[in-house]
Amino acid sequence: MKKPLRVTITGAAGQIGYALAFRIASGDMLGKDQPVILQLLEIPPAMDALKGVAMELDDCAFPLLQDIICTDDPNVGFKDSNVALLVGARPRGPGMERKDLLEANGKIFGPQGKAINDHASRDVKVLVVGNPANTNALIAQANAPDINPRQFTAMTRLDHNRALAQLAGKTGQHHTAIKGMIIWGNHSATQYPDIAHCTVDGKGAKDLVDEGWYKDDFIPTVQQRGAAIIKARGASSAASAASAAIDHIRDWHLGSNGEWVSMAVPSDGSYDIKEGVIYSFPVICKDGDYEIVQGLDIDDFSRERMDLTDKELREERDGVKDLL
Ligand SMILES: NC(=O)C1=CN([C@@H]2O[C@H](COP(=O)(O)OP(=O)(O)OC[C@H]3O[C@@H](n4cnc5c(N)ncnc54)[C@H](O)[C@@H]3O)[C@@H](O)[C@H]2O)C=CC1
Ligand SMILES: O=C([O-])CC(=O)C(=O)O
Repeated sequence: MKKPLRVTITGAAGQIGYALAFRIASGDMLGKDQPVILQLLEIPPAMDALKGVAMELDDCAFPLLQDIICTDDPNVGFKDSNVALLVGARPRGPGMERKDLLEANGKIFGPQGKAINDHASRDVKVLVVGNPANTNALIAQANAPDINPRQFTAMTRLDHNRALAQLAGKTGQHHTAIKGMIIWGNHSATQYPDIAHCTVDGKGAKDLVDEGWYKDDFIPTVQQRGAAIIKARGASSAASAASAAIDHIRDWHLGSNGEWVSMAVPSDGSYDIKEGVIYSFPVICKDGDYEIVQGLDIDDFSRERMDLTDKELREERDGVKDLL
């Protein structure tokens, strides 16, 4: 049997945490042959609810689940962690933008970054889900100087999957027929869902849809999908967010089989996005690592949108200077 991997979930008693823990324990994220230990981190007022989650996990009798650790101490929660899912944070309500959460949530990610630095496995893969995800990831990264900065990522896979669903619906094809989808930039309303390099069943996506639909329907629908879910459900996306987090880590850990997926990762100058922000790029995952897809042609329409979302990320960064 493989050695168990330790997976930390923060905010594990919250709605995304509740949707995540069971799927991870059943092997959906790290593989059906990979034992796991769940390290569930919450804040003191949620510890009773967390106990209930652990009781239900016990009651599932998952063959791969080796142990469950429930704690409100980040130093315990991140101890030897191989995968850290930073979900615990306040969600937005109607009428809010995700960056409105920066003040309330930003303070969570500095101490958690430090606890990761001090206690996690040196190869820990960190995914920040709590909003505003990209800038929270930057805060965690800045507080973990001993961990390779590339190991801090934020989630735009939900946006990527939403974009696949919209294009599949429009073209009448299954979403598995779509290749080369890209989300650029911030997990916010400035994100740029780009179909310029996309194919649907081998045909160029741009030739299959009219430009008006692409610019006036597709792009805003994907950008505003989180708000639309909040309006419909009265609460933000949870099961779909958990599913996207599982996709993100599964591909990073096990590989994306040559497919492009979107991950918000530290910018390295690719596509003229200067270092210093956590920006969503198309990546290919292989051997437990990711590489930004290089050499794509960027037209003026794309350039403008890629720069706009970059500008927003740098403004968010300036707003949290004291936490970096
Ligand atoms: N990146 C993305 O695509 C998405 C991000 N989100 C974000 O994920 C976050 C969580 O959403 P939900 O699960 O719906 O919220 P929720 O309110 O149901 O759960 C959040 C949980 O985090 C816990 N928590 C708060 N501070 C904590 C801390 N310092 N340490 C550990 N746990 C802590 C709370 O006690 C609560 O149980 C929100 O910020 C939301 O906006 C949601 C959907 C998609
Ligand atoms: O919209 C929100 O606040 C939650 C979220 O990030 C999403 O669903 O994309």
